[in-house]
Amino acid sequence: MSQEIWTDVLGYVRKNISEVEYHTWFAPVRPLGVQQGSLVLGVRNSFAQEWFRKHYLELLEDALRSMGAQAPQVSFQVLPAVQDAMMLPADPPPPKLTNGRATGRGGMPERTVVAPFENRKALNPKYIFENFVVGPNNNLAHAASLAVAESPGKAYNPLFIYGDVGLGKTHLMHAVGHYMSERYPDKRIEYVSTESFTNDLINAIREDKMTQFRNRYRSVDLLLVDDIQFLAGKERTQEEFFHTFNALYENHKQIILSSDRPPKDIQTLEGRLRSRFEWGLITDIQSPEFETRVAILKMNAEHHRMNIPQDVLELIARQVTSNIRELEGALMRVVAFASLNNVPFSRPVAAKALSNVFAPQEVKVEMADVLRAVAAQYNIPPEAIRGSGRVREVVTPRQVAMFLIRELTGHSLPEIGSFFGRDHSTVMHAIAKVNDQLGKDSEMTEAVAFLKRRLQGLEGEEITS
Ligand SMILES: Nc1ncnc2c1ncn2[C@@H]1O[C@H](COP(=O)(O)OP(=O)(O)OP(=O)(O)O)[C@@H](O)[C@H]1O
Repeated sequence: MSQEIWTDVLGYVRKNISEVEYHTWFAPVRPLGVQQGSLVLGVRNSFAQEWFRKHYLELLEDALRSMGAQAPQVSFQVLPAVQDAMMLPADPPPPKLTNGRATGRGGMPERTVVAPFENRKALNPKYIFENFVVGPNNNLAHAASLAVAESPGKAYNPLFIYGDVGLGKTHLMHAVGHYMSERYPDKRIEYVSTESFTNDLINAIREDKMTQFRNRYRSVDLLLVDDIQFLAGKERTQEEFFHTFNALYENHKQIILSSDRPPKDIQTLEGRLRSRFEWGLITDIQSPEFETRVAILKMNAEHHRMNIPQDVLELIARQVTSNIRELEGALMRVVAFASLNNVPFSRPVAAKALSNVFAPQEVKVEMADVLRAVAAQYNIPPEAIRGSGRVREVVTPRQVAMFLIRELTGHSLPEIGSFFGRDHSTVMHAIAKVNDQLGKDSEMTEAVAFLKRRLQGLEGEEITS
């Protein structure tokens, strides 16, 4: 998680200092985690530590503030010398190619095939079938991709996937690439954006390397071309792509194309190319519906080993309704916000975290929110609070929970009573008891104040813990 926060911080920092400063000081820093709301950064030596404290602390705090941290804190740790060599630069170097395979950061395999051309893009290791949530919006595109991965060049050729921005087209294309390269490690796979294809072509023409260019694109077993709509209006590129297409197609090599619109809607696309794009299967991806969005968020949270309550995921899924990249961004924002402010996940916290980016949502506090927050505060299971136990360790939290529910929700005494399996007079007694203790019992006073802040999404108050 700290890596995601750090990436956002770096994005902010980079806009505010020179490139030289950035590379000298920030590129070698390693995020070590978030401890009690403080972002801990690993630096090379004590000189760097001092330098950061003197010159960049404010900038770092501003960056965290821009991400929603109410009282941003940054601390530094000097990394042991041996770790120096292992420190990852902020910008990863291009993957190294060995025998047509690339090894990415942290030993994660990134598959790229055929050396030694420039401009080669690795497949994203995250974009595999296992990480793709299938819903009614994308099941046809998913099934077609799987069919193509299992029988490349035979099932549907070409496979043409279209849909709006950030809905998973690239993910599916890469998934086919991963699947194929796992099964057939010797197959050559090329993933390229239309823009890179165009640039490669321009360079090849300029440097008189058309033979290499043609060899490169016509010798692959699987060609994945992203954003093919950008062929529009580029006559020379269309001409070259037409021949590439034919060469691959005749040799039963698989072609997958993605676009933001179907072939018939791509203006100024030559008729012969358009008709070829329509030879195989055209499938679309629509915006995901609510359940699919929640499932995607859940998978992402599990991926980062974060336990986020279902109702918080649902709140995020209600905020972002179309672009999945934005949906993932919203989740990361909530996680960063909660960890930087050192508060547990709750709906009000999520609403607050997203309020700068999306239209603020009115979040009604529910009884279950209060119960969960009180349970976390007193470190006992929610069932115990609602149970029949009469020891002080559960009675006090139960009374606090009843008090807060009465204060923060619109529920009546009998409703609160039935939530706890008790009658309204017990609730009344509990509320009177807490009222009596407030101001006298400092531990309870603090707990109630803290819980109120947390449940109301930190509104207008400083985080002190
Ligand atoms: N069904 C899904 N399950 C899980 N993650 C998904 C799904 N669909 C998309 N994503 C994730 O959403 C993000 C955006 O997806 P992707 O880049 O494939 O979109 P795209 O349609 O190619 O967008 P663009 O048009 O901008 O290239 C990625 O992180 C991807 O992993």
